Amino acid sequence: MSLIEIKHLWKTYGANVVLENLTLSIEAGEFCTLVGPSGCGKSTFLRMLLGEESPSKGVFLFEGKPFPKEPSVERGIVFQRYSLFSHLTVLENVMLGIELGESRFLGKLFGAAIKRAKEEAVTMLEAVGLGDVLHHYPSELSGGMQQRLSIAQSLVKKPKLLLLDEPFGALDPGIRADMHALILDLWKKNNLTVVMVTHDLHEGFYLGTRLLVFDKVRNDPQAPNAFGAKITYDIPLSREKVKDEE
Ligand SMILES: Nc1ncnc2c1ncn2[C@@H]1O[C@H](COP(=O)(O)OP(=O)(O)OP(=O)(O)O)[C@@H](O)[C@H]1O
Repeated sequence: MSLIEIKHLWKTYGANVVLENLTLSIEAGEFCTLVGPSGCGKSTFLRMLLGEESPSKGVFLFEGKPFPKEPSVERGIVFQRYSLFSHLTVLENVMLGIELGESRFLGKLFGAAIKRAKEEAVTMLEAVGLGDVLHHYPSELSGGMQQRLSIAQSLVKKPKLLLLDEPFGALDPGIRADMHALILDLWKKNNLTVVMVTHDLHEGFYLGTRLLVFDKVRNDPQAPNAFGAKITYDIPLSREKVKDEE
């Protein structure tokens, strides 16, 4: 069984057709990179995988069952802009992720659960290279460090599926290379399935085990919203080969 099974999926907003008749399956452990022109529906697709949006039509299955209609701990997301709490320390930001995941109603953990959450948060922060700044605030961190923190916040909930929406788009090229190494390492060590939107084709080829290209194949100048994007290329990649080239 595929982790994700999509058949004849459509997404429309009123008369605006965003995605048109997508059919694909994604196996556990894949690292899918997704590229396409601005406005073709890449973020909308990720938001559907997260559970923030539902498809207008079509089959949309996660582990063989209809996609949960709300975000859940099985699916984590990292955006280009950091979603951090400025009044909480690095450690507290990650612990809050655990608290909200485990204690949905109270949003608070007690006693032994706090101790365990703290240990898990520290381990995750060490894994992303932030073990030395546990008690710093986000404003004291560089952009790359803030993005490492966002990744830690998502991964500490142990999602099966990690969604990345241009996570490295705002970072300097040198920092991006470090982040590429980090995300590949985390992907392997945590047995993650990753779907990542990027505007950087080189990044898409370098990181992915599979590159998906979204594009509109039909265009009516009189009705620009009448047709949606489809998957125009679905390219299997050989990571080892691309890695050698970098
Ligand atoms: N909540 C919404 N309500 C109405 N229209 C929406 C909504 N969300 C997205 N859209 C429309 O869906 C289309 C696709 O938007 P989306 O952000 O998914 O594109 P994208 O490929 O991620 O673009 P970019 O690369 O610029 O980030 C756009 O026409 C947008 O206006």
